[in-house]
Amino acid sequence: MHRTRIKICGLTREEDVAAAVALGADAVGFVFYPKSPRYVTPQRAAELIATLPPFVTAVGLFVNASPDEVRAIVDVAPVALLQFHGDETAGQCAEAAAAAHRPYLRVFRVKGDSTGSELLEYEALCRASSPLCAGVLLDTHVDAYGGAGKVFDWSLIPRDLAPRAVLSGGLSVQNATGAVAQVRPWAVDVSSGVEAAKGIKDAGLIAQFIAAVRAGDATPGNAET
Ligand SMILES: O=C(O)c1ccccc1NCC(=O)[C@H](O)[C@H](O)COP(=O)(O)O
Repeated sequence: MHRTRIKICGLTREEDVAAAVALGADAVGFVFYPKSPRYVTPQRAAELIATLPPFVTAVGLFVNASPDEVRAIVDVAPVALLQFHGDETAGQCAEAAAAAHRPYLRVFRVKGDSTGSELLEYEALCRASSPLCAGVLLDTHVDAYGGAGKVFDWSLIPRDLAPRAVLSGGLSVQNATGAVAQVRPWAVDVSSGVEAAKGIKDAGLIAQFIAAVRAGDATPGNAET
């Protein structure tokens, strides 16, 4: 049975990192976009990353950062995976990832008129652009670039993309079971849905969210992948 991987994003405190790890998160995200209320400096992220045990992936989030900026941040905060959340082209993502010597996720911010074929083309271009491309994260298009707690129409996600994709955007304790059962993504990503306030995570909500994802994994139709 496929176990949906889980990323908890926008962490700023040791206690929240510890709770996410203890509750079984597979990855934790640190936002290097200064306009975000969840922004952490590279030095602060390094402190938080130092608390991680093996096999929990630290993800660094960037919005329209240059290759030199990404490299400089990763030199201080040793994230294992990059996530490009801005208006970066496929080539710019590839260049920044090469500068930092890290794999990356390219984010497709889904609009109301987005189509399944666009998602497939976007992923194909990312993978064609670099061997460092680890795939796409599907989020809802918002002016703030991310972290808005808004869902998009999951029905547009092509069935042959879902098993490689990270589903994000407005996931919560209330909708995670249904999202996993409907989409069967490789992984899910959440920020707002497990917060007491922006950047302040709620361990109880993290526990409930992970349980809801596991309930989705247990629903009929989750074949061995
Ligand atoms: O979290 C932010 O504040 C943020 C700001 C700017 C760009 C990306 C940001 N977060 C990226 C993430 O991966 C979030 O987890 C994702 O957008 C989902 O957020 P939410 O809908 O709040 O669960």
